[in-house]
Amino acid sequence: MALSYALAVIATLVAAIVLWNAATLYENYRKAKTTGLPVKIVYIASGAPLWMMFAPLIIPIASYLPFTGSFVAQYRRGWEARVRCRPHVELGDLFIIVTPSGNWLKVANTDVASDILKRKDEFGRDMEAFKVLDIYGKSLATSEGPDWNRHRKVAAVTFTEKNNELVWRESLREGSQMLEYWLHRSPQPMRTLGDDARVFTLNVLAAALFDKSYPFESREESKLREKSGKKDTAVGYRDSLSTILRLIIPILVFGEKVLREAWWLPMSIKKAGFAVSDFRTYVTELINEERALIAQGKQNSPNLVTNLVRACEQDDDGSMNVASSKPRRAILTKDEIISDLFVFAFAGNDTTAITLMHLLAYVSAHPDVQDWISEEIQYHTVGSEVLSWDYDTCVKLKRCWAVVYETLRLCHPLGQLVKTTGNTPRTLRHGDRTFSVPAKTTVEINLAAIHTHPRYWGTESNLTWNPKRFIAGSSLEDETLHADTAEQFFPWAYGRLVCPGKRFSQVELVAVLAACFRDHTVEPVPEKGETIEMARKRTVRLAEDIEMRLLNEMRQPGKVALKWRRRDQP
Ligand code: HEM
Repeated sequence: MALSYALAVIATLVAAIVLWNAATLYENYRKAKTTGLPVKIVYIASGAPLWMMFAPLIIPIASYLPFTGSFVAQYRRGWEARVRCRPHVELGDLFIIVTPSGNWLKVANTDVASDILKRKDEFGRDMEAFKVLDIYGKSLATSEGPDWNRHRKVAAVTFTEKNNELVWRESLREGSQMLEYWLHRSPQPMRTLGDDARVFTLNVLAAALFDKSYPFESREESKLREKSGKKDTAVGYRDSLSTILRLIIPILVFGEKVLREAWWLPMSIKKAGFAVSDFRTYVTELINEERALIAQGKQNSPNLVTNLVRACEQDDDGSMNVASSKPRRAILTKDEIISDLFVFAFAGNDTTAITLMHLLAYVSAHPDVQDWISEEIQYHTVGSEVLSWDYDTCVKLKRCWAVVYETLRLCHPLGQLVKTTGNTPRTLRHGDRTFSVPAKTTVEINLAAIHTHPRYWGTESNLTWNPKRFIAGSSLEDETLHADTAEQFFPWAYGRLVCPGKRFSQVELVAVLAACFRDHTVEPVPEKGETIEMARKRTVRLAEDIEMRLLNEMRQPGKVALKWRRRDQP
């Protein structure tokens, strides 16, 4: 009796959910049709919380079942990034994805994209989606209007060329140590691309934030060190940051206080709460230290924390506001500074780590490109020690920049620039048509599609990784690099919303390429029965197989197996 009652309740609940979804799907379909744009129905929204939680379980199981190919292709999160321009070639520059939880306008037209980006107040950020970043309160990424202007003004003077110089030095050092690990300490072949890329970017980021150096240590090596009880207090800053970035979802769900106090949570989750307060304590100490130095008219070495504090204390004429008679200018509060520093770390770490994974996988499968960049690096560094290369070398390595651009063209960690119409319908013009986009429509500028669309990139090689397309000229002497921003190519966005860490990430990625490829070369390791050519093709497929977690990333970096050697050794 009790069982049949329970079954009836479950059946009623399921029926209610199905009916509710059918009703909202129909309503959203009706709204989408008013635009006159092509419509594509998707029964589960990629960003629906339940789907985000269960897709990683359901999709792998489904992929082993018969007749599920199109379901898996359509519902694996991040499918838009994986199929790149294809749906737009089929349906047009603009189309609407209709789901039970909302409508998504997909844009793969450069004029419409530019119009949307210019009308920042009409096509704003979806603040609900960014709430996850408010761990320390409002920040650059989660504020709007005058508040956003305040944060942005400070960010503009925080990411200085001096700081990029620090990023260059640190990336060369860290890159050399990572290479040393791959050559001598890692198990062979090396299969830890995903973990190693994240350790690399986290160490560089921590160095840029706090001006502290962290020797490259693989995840395995860190675990062994922790087990042996060798505590290193200097890694506290970096590790608290690492824990927060890894456990961002539990932090969002439970909040810092619950995480720290709940007896019922496992320690592996609870530690996120302690990491949040540790990071706050570290950064507060650094802020206080810097403020004390400013008051004494002294200067610490520049890093993102000191730059931010100074930017807040600086008057418009550039002088430091140290006179006690003047009111303190402090255009950001201490909490806002902490929050911005956290957001820099959040926005800067995985984006760069993911790009590095794709980049190394692609380069490993293209020995011709390795020779091409090695020739350039050797030309500009003529036998000198990697760590002695000055910052001016960075801009000379145009081929390495081209490798970074081409990788982002095909594999972008964001994939889309996401905006919303908010509570008001907005008009858009496409060609000679003007139409109204309903209120509460998510508008996605589809970078993955614009960066590969045959109209902008031709039909021959639009989907082929070829960094040489970004270089003009025929010899090292006269080569020029195309711009990092063009109508059909804007991986760091542009205009008022351009990524403040653009130069930071460019310098970091060029440095690691240069440190690894001047004297060394890498090759995918063939599986049983494979030729080297087959292994290269498989590695490219792995590089291009994207899945969305928080960002779009390589789905199976652990399947990339690489072997490094010195160029002068067989
Ligand atoms: C390959 C690496 C990177 C890529 C492809 C990238 C790309 C982007 C893009 C496209 C945006 C605009 C997003 C939008 O408008 O919706 C953005 C914003 C942002 N990026 Fe980056 N980024 C990278 C690295 C970094 C780094 C290293 C940092 C900092 C250390 C950083 C900090 C930020 C911040 C704080 C924002 C938000 C800016 C604002 O709200 O005004 N990014 N990034």
